[in-house]
Amino acid sequence: MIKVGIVGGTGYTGVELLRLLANHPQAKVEVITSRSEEGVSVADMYPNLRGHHDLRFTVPDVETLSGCDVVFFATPHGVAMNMAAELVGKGVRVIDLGADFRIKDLELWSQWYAMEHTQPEMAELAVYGLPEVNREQIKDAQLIACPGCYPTATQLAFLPLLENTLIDHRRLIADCKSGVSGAGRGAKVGMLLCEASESMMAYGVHGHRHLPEIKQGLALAAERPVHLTFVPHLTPMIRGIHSTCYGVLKDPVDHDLQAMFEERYADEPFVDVMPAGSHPQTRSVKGANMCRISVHRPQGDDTVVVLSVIDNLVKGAAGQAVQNMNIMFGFEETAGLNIVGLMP
Ligand SMILES: NC(=O)C1=CN([C@@H]2O[C@H](COP(=O)(O)OP(=O)(O)OC[C@H]3O[C@@H](n4cnc5c(N)ncnc54)[C@H](OP(=O)(O)O)[C@@H]3O)[C@@H](O)[C@H]2O)C=CC1
Ligand SMILES: CC(=O)N[C@@H](CCC(=O)OP(=O)(O)O)C(=O)O
Repeated sequence: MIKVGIVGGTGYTGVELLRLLANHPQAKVEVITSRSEEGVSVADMYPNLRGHHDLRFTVPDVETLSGCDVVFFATPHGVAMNMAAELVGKGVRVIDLGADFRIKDLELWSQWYAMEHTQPEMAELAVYGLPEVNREQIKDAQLIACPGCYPTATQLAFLPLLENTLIDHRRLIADCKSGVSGAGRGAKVGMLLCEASESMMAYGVHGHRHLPEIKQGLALAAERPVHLTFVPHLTPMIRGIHSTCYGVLKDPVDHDLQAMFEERYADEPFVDVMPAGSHPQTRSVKGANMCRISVHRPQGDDTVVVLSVIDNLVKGAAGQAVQNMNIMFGFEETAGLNIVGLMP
């Protein structure tokens, strides 16, 4: 049984880690931190965890956390950056759910995150934790940068098309919708029920911090820089990302896109390529570590449309983080993650 620490245990991804790890056969949460809830019992704050975790929040402290085998950071960007080096130096493996180590070009990172990156060596060491691309490097990684939620859904949609150089890398569009929990537990007034329900809006049209992350991943798949228009939207649901991705075929002959997607993800436990003509629903992945994808070529035209859905808190955050932990420690990749989505 490995010992797990979680920094940022009161937030949405922190509590989701607790939910998933409650059923993990080889991992036990030993340390959970919160600066604002020090001393409070986890089960008192989150009654869904009663009977599953006998833990109290403590303040984050490297000394205490260094008794763990692995530490998850479920914290805003800038937090993991300041503690990861010390922990890794003490032999603790670190999985950051935030964005501190996702982008390799640190000048670009600083532009988008409006702060200086203080740990270039750690950024260099970090492995981008998208198992469908980096499984081999994840096995030996000391530090994992878990992908963002929009980047997970969008990269998984575009990868087969770009890896096979089927679409024009200069004309990619990702039209994405997120549930409100994507903004975290400390969300501002725009996320209140009265503000966010019965309405939908785009945001970040001129630039969202996930744009450089998605472009970095797609450029590696295409083996050249890509041009992407990425427009996120806020939708009145609690969980879920729906990413509608458009690519233009270079050569509009008859391609068996369905077979290509099925083959690309045949061995992936957490990507489900749906039958031709399907329209995946976000609720089919609610609570599950799953990305459901369908590929379309409307009217036989030269535009390919890929629909990709995930739960932002699971395959988009905590589930993917546990999947990474499983790969790092040589556990079954599906351990603790065999969860069927909630319907309705
Ligand atoms: N919500 C989502 O769908 C997704 C989120 N992520 C990323 O995961 C991370 C966590 O997100 P989420 O759970 O939504 O965030 P929340 O705002 O819900 O929670 C943040 C947590 O971090 C703790 N925290 C805040 N500041 C610090 C600090 N300086 N030092 C230590 N702990 C701190 C908070 O507790 P306290 O203040 O009491 O210490 C709280 O427990 C973020 O980087 C987010 O961008 C990634 C993918 C999806
Ligand atoms: C709805 C909403 O506000 N979503 C968040 C992104 C989700 C997220 O948590 O960002 P990371 O994956 O980078 O951590 C946003 O647009 O900023």
